[in-house]
Amino acid sequence: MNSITTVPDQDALRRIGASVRARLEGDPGVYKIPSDRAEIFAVGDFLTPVECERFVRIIDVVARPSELHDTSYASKFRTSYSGNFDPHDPFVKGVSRRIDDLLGINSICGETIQGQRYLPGQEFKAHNDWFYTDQPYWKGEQKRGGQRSWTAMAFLNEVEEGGHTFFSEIGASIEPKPGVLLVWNNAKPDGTPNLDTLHAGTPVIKGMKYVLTKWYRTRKWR
Ligand SMILES: O=C(O)CCC(=O)C(=O)O
Ligand SMILES: [Fe+2]
Repeated sequence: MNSITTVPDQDALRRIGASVRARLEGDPGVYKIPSDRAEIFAVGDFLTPVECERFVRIIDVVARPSELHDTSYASKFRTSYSGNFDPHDPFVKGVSRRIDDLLGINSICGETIQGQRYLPGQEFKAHNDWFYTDQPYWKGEQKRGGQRSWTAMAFLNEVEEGGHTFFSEIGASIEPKPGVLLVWNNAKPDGTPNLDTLHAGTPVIKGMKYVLTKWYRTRKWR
């Protein structure tokens, strides 16, 4: 007898992967990080210095100790402070739409943008952004838009030391540069989860680090 393994949302992930890839590869302002194991792209000056500063101020207002699905702040896995931006704020809305437009993903699939602040010693340990579909939380996430396809993350300030975004399987350690937007496909071209997108926010050694993150789902996020 054949055993059939099904990967949730695989067809949608394959389709979104292909359309976003084509769009980014055709955009002269987008740089592809050399790797044949993951699709990671960078855009310099995606945000202006004034926009970065404005987001930093918003983060200082909304940031609370970061929680993850199955791990509390006290577990020390994600020790940054984070918070959601107001999706109705015209400034937030404008930048959010620019990210949607860069990727060519329908804005209904985008989660609310989240801001994050790391103080010295704070970090986000190695993780993947997709949902583990064998975990109890998946049932809920499946109804809230399904699997995560692409991640967009912008650096908002200069960090004196540390605080890189480190893709350990690719061997890429990306130094925070204000205004730079990183985007990556959490799936492989065939729509299965890409384990090689494992990444960490390495501990900040000196200074502070501010970022914003927008995750996209395969369907309408709610
Ligand atoms: O802060 C970083 O460099 C990584 C953040 C991250 O991985 C995330 O927000 O999913
Ligand atoms: Fe992440």
